[in-house]
Amino acid sequence: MNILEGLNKEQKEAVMHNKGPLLILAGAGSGKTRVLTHRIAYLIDQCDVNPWNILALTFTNKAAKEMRERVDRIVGYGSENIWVSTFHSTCVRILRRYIEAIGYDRSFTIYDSDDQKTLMRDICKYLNIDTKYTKERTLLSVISSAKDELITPETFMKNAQGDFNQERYANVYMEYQKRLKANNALDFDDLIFKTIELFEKNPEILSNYQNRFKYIMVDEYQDTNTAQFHLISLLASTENEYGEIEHNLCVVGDDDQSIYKFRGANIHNILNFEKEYPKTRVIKLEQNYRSTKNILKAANEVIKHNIERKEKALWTDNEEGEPIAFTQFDTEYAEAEAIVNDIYHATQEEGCAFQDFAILYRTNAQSRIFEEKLVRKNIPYKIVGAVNFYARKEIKDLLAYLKTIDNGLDDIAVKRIINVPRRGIGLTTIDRVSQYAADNNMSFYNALRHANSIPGIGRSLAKIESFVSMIEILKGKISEPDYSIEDLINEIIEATGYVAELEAEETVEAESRIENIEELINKIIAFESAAEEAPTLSAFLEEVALVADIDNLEDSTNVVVLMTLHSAKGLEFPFVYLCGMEDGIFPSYMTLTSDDPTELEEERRLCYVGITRAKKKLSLSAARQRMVRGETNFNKPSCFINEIPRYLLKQTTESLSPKFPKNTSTLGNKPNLPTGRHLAPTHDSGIFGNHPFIQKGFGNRNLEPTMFEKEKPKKVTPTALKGTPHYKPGDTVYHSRFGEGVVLDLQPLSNDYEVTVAFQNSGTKKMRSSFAKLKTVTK
Ligand SMILES: Nc1ncnc2c1ncn2[C@@H]1O[C@H](COP(=O)(O)OP(=O)(O)OP(=O)(O)O)[C@@H](O)[C@H]1O
Ligand SMILES: [Mg+2]
Repeated sequence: MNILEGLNKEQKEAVMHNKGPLLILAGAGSGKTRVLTHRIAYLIDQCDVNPWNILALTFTNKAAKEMRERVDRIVGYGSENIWVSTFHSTCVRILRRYIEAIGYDRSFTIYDSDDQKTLMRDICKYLNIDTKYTKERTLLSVISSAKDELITPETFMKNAQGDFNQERYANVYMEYQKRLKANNALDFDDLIFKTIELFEKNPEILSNYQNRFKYIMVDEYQDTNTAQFHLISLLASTENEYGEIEHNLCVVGDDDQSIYKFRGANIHNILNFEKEYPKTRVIKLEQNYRSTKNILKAANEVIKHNIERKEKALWTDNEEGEPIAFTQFDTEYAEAEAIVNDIYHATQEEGCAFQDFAILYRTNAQSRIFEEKLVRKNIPYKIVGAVNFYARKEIKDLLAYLKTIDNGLDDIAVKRIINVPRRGIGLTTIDRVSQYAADNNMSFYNALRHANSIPGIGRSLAKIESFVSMIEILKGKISEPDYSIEDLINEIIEATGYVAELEAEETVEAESRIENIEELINKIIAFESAAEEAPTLSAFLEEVALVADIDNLEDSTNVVVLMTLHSAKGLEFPFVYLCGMEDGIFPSYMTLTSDDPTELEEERRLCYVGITRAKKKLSLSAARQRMVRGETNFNKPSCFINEIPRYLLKQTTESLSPKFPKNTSTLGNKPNLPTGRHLAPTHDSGIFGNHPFIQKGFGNRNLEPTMFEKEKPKKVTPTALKGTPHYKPGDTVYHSRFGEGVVLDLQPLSNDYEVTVAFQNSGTKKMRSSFAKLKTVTK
């Protein structure tokens, strides 16, 4: 195979560049990854480079695996000697060999986040830090950021002088490192940090690797952090046969796709590469091979709105392609239903493969509805970068509570939550209870109820009794006629402090777990309002089990892929659905209300990543009404939609109102409009904002209403109403998240009130009054 065949002029130049630093800075789909793999082949085949001397670094295991496959395909014999791996696994390999040089044993353990938390809990106890006020996770994230910036505990301490809080963090950091060392353990950040330490303290080991990795290549370079950059620059200083230092370092990236600032990625690594290596050869790739003209134009138009970027001129020779579909659905259920139907139709009737489709969203919690619809249609799917919704820890925990309250017969469920959140019931106690249950032929929960007869339970008895009494109280409540499953889940959350604990962590991961829990509450509300008869907890658990226990062919490759936009980086699919294109979802609510304009720029880069994953067809969608945190939100289409010129967009509409003709688009699909003419920037005046159509489906297929969407007249039983709200239409109220607003309407529900509030800065929202916790504002 001719390695240079099928490459354009610039790509060839990059592939043939075989000495000195090389920066390939190029937009999405321009062949950066392809150049990297071809360059590896070229070095081996044409420049007699030993495969052993090549290191190719990527970010995710999936990317490493894909690159490995591509390299194997073109290199063939000897390719197994090339190191293709992620930063972290590269470091593990190096440390397993040499870590003794910095005083650890080679059999070191790698701590995962649970181990870290356990360790931190002990440290807090030891240092008298009250974890009610300073959470373990907060401390861990301070340490993690310090490590990303290569700040040692000693330097941290020096910098902290005089600042009480910082000094406290420094002490914790010191103690944390001391204990990791004592346990012969490294955390994830240490893998890079300690490799650097190893190299800096042992020049001979470094030089060994410098001579080994004569050629280093880094994909997705825009997302490296300071520590990773330092590691690369240490390695990439090979001495050649004339005693000169060579930096055979080739990095490829796209500043427009930098999306990990929140994890310490340093965009300056790409922007300053030329300063660091003055002899850098810079090659720009401008031809996109991935997408149709329409998709690429949309991507270019959106990213143009960012100020902080290097201007690029990305073009494509590919066909014009279909217009980009934008559909605003009635609800998030209608959105998911239409997308899944679309995929079903295309795979059943048009001969497409499941793997041709990707569904992308902003947050992991959004996968839930898609999973349910896909399971129902028997479409195999896989979630990349996360586990299936019902397999997520927080969801399993809360479902285990529900199961325990429902009947307590599921021992696994009870054992799962007996000490979650921690209530000091240890493994020995659990073993004793299990033994007692076995001896007496009763369930584990029943044994807990008889804990006072179990020998050797000692101090745990009080803890067990308080757990049992909490469960019993909730059991009593759920059997009351007007107590809903929604009430129950909220009470579980309240009584256990489950969400409060996550909230206090203040980490991205905890935030995502909270979103998943909120999504579970949404599911419960949807279930209850769709139920024909009085919805029971058992029926709810039964319905969930149908989706939760599904074996969705994880191993197969021919599956529909679901993932967050972050996980989609570097990948491509013929058909991409970018859903939840709503202000408040994407861009996120936090971004919209942030004072920092760079946050919106980061979200826009994420949008650019999403759009540019599509090869043939991109379908954007939004729901005009979506349940978020148990509240019905009326979201406007995302501001990013407005940044796509309207002539590129098409929407098929099916009017529900007889006043309007069918199949007419309010967006207009007007090819004559001059390029670059945008929709009005403000949503209120924008055409998308308030048009009277409700679109259904990407085509004109009819949708069967599912159990979720069936409208059910709400029973109103005034006696069961929770405390009547202290506000009425016209009052000004305050909401902790949305700020000030005016009450527009107040309607009784079966056991609550629905309040509609027009918020000054967050639009109009319908909420359950018990959930909204509004305060009246006296003017
Ligand atoms: N010269 C070329 N001729 C034909 N196809 C090409 C060429 N260069 C790249 N491609 C194809 O274009 C697609 C995008 O390439 P690649 O994934 O390498 O782009 P990228 O720049 O790494 O994209 P991203 O920024 O999303 O990571 C791939 O399917 C690749 O095979
Ligand atoms: Mg790539």
